Amino acid sequence: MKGVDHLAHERNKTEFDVDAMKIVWAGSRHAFELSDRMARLVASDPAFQKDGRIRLGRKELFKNTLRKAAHAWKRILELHLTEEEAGWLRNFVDEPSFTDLHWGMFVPAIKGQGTDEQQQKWLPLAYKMQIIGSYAQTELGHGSNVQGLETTATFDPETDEFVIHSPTLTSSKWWPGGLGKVSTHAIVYARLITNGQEHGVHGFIVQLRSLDDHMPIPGITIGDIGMKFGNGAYNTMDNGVLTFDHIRIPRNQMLMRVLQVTREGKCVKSNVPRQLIYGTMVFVRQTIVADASTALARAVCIATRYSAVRRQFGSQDGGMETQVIDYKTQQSRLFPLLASAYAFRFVGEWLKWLYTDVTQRLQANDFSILPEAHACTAGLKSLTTTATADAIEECRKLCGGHGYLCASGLPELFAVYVPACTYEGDNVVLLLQVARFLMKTVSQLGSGKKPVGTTAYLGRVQDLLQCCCDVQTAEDWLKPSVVLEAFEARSARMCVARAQNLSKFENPEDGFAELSADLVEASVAHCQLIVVSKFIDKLQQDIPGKGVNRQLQNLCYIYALNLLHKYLGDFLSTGCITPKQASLANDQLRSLYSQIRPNAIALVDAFNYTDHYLGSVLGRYDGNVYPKLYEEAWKDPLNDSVVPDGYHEYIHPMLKQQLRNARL
Ligand SMILES: CCCCCCCC/C=C\CCC/C=C/C(=O)SCCNC(=O)CCNC(=O)[C@H](O)C(C)(C)COP(=O)(O)OP(=O)(O)OC[C@H]1O[C@@H](n2cnc3c(N)ncnc32)[C@H](O)[C@@H]1OP(=O)(O)O
Ligand SMILES: Cc1cc2nc3c(=O)[nH]c(=O)nc-3n(C[C@H](O)[C@H](O)[C@H](O)COP(=O)(O)OP(=O)(O)OC[C@H]3O[C@@H](n4cnc5c(N)ncnc54)[C@H](O)[C@@H]3O)c2cc1C
Repeated sequence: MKGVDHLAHERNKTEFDVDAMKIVWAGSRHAFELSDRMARLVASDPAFQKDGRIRLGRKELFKNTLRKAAHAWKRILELHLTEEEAGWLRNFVDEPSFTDLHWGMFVPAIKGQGTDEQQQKWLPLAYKMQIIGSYAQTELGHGSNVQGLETTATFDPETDEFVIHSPTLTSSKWWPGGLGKVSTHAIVYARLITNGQEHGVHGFIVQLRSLDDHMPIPGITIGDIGMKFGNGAYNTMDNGVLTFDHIRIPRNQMLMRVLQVTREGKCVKSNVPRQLIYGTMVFVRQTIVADASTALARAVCIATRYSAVRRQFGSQDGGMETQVIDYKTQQSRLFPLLASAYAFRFVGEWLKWLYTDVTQRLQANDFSILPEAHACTAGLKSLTTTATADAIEECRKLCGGHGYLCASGLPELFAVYVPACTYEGDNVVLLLQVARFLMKTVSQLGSGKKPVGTTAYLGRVQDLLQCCCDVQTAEDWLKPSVVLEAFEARSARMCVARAQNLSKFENPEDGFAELSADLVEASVAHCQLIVVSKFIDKLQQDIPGKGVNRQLQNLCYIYALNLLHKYLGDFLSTGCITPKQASLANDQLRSLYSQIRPNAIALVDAFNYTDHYLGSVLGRYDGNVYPKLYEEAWKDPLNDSVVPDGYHEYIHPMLKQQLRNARL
């Protein structure tokens, strides 16, 4: 049987309406139609082809990215695409570039932290790409510790300007994307100094390069920080280094929604909390959660299709060997990742809703849910990116040797994805923020303050500390209330135990530092609970399409029960479940794998990825893996000649030498 036939046969086994699932995955019919149209537009345009990208040298690679970004912009204008359509188009071009920072951080920073006048001045320029912006926060010496940044912005009342300066080597801006070679402007984060007094870190709009000849403004030193992990991958991005030598900017280029500096250099606080200065990070972390499901789904799509095509062992009487997807070990590694892709999709959808809600409340001067929005975006960004990076690597292993070939698409996907665990906040640093939020919530329980939102369960802490899981059969694990209670009890018990340990320290900060590894575990438990509960919420919605809800239920329980299995130590040590109940959960998990098996290919088809976007010979829609892999190998430049360059210099003399030695 040819690869082509393998997948056709697989698709015939499907027990649900794939088109309906495509809409669930996309979020709505509108989102599906729009993303589908943009994916096809990009895939059919030769200017966006990705072949051979990993073989390009840095300069060629970078220029190629500039070409694609310019072509994308041209198409956006020609076709009068909406902002939403343009975002999808850039997404399917599938190449990190300066435009990510421009649209993803520079524009949102002005929107979130700029006054109305600042928005009116700068946004039209940015929307027309008459200026290109970056987000310059991190420095050589400090990234996580934002309040430790060293760049200064000193107000000069004589000229009504700020003087932006890099006082030390470690104050050099380091990492901002798009900065190295492209951006004309940046939001630069610096310590505000007026009348000799410091007022914390704030954002400033600074022009970096001439809009005529692209040369740096005198006093600015700027360049690329060098090659990063992997071929191709994130090297399409010009992450930059930037220093200022007393650069002057007008006073009205400080983003002043949180704090205004008057003509006299007086600081006037608005009613907006200081934390709004960190608002752009909250926005981007929320988009990163949605992106995690996309990246994870790509890897899972490749590994699932290839697992159905690939056969090893089990052949009897010269018959066909077993499809590797039928091995229980393969299923127990692959299907939880498939379930995670769906889980992250739905939690990402919910987080987007939460972010929109927070934004509306902020506009109405209601800042009450900002701490929760921060904790949720930080925690879920950390949880989903860590899981996705690990999952891409697991998918590579699931594809055996061929997964290691660049033609599988997985090495590049891993290299491009893995920095998500670091950018927008190192994942451990972010979990520590969640821990602070959780410990604060627990400490306020006694005062009668009722926790709301994602921590509402902590309001039932007394019940959760005592509850006993009443699972008696494997089927009992298919009750949403049972699963939810087990996850709530585990998280509540971990939080309370950490809070009790913290209270033994005289100085809470010392305690927090000493117990930080334990605290991070409590944050993970809390974030996993959020993902499970949002998946369960999704199942309660009226989801049309034959068999769709059933598949989603199976995926939801796979996600939850696999976590229960993986973190069994937590569940057992906190007494949430018994070893017998854990064993029943495992029995149920195996049964769920069998139920998902015939639908696996259709569940990844529902992601609706084009072959162009997947960029993988192993993950091709038609399953025609071997002939294409063979074809691909011959495209390698090493195969341009039969006898390699270097033969005459290095191989031939060696062989001759051996011959001479042999004769002696
Ligand atoms: C349309 C297209 C879309 C495309 C989207 C593309 C996206 C692009 C994707 C990828 C490109 C990669 C680009 C990468 C960019 C970057 O990496 S930018 C740099 C990001 N840097 C960080 O994330 C730094 C991490 N550090 C921090 O966030 C903070 O410094 C800190 C760790 C939170 C510590 O802050 P601080 O020193 O102030 O410490 P605390 O005392 O702990 O906090 C004080 C109080 O503030 C609250 N807080 C902290 N952060 C926030 C926040 N973000 N929002 C709201 N509130 C916050 C904290 O809870 C404390 O509150 P409390 O006093 O009540 O306890
Ligand atoms: C590809 C990429 C793109 C980026 N793009 C941008 C950009 O566009 N703009 C921008 O401004 N920045 C950007 N960054 C920088 C990024 O935001 C920072 O690297 C990130 O916030 C982590 O900070 P750091 O490098 O200072 O790590 P560090 O804080 O130095 O982390 C090093 C180690 O120390 C640990 N650690 C640090 N603090 C603590 C603590 N309090 N408790 C326990 N452990 C701790 C961390 O967990 C980590 O293991 C980018 C980075 C990358 C990799």
